[in-house]
Amino acid sequence: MQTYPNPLQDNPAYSVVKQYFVDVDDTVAQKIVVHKNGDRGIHFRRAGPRQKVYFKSDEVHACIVTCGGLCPGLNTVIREIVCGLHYMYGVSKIIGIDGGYMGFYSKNTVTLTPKVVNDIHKRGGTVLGTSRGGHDTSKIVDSIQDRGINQVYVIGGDGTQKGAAVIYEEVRRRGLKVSVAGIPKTIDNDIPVIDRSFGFDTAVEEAQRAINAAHVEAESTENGIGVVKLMGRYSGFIAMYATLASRDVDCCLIPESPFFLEGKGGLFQFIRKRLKENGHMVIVIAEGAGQDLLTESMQSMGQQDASGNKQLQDVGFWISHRIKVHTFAIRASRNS
Ligand SMILES: Nc1ncnc2c1ncn2[C@@H]1O[C@H](COP(=O)(O)OP(=O)(O)O)[C@@H](O)[C@H]1O
Ligand SMILES: O=P(O)(O)OC[C@H]1O[C@](O)(COP(=O)(O)O)[C@@H](O)[C@@H]1O
Repeated sequence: MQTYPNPLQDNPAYSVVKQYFVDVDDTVAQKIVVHKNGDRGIHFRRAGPRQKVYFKSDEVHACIVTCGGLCPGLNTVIREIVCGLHYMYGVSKIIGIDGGYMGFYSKNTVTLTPKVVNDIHKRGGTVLGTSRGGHDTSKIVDSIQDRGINQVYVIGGDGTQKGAAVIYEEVRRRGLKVSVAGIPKTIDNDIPVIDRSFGFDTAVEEAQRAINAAHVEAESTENGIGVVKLMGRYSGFIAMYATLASRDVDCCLIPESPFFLEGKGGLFQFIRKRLKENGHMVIVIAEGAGQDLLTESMQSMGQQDASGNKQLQDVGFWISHRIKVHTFAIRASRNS
């Protein structure tokens, strides 16, 4: 494939720092610790600018799409792609796809320039809109082909990245010169190979406000219990980091660590102990924790969202109800 010198080589801000460019053979190991006689494990290609690029600046027609769930920082990422392409790589044709994957074939596009995206990082959500479902590979690639797009920047979670992989396969099957770049988005920070996913810190910071409020309420009442449900379908990082940062949380329940309610070592026993010691308590629960404990009648068996993700029951409502029933029963038995 034909290559061209990276335009950054002529940019004094980058060219003076010789190590700025990434060697094409550089890799990043998935596992830091390996055994002397073990295999080297999986290695990923190292990200970063290369000495050579595959597109001439004036030949690039880029598009950006955001799909799936929201996450703080989406607009910042859109802004960085637009400004990076424009100022660093001299690209002038960049469009935004409106409303996720289905926007490729059912909606209009928006022209993106540094001026258009100048202030978007100060806003929440995604200026491009997002959606679940609607991944029609052949319609999407038809649209890419018809519009003459040759760089596709896809920002989204695991579902979105599966969609991007399918687009790439179809592009390849049709023999098109189109790059598909997946930018991982997860508010949960559950991608082991990266240090921190964008939006995670903001989520942890925002969670503090809910925890503080719950703590104030709990402290104001005799035997007050504050329950805070936080995001985290399959991962408890937000709940755990928010708990560690807060210092007001007595108990943190996460999907990775099963728990039970009744009996020795159960949650109710711990609640009784903390109330006796301290007169109030705060419980943080990630939305995916304890799903196995919810009764059959509460299970939304087989219910899925438009992308096929399983819909969870409201564990916050359930646990509050169970705690109320339990504490009511204790009070009733004391009074009888
Ligand atoms: N296996 C898949 N193949 C193709 N497209 C998919 C797949 N899974 C999800 N998608 C598409 O990716 C988009 C986002 O997926 P979703 O699961 O809703 O969010 P997230 O990317 O945040 O996990 C949706 O438009 C959905 O149709
Ligand atoms: O209410 P929704 O839209 O289904 O999304 C909520 C859930 O999405 C998740 O954040 C996962 O989404 P991402 O990893 O794609 O950001 C869960 O952990 C969270 O609880």
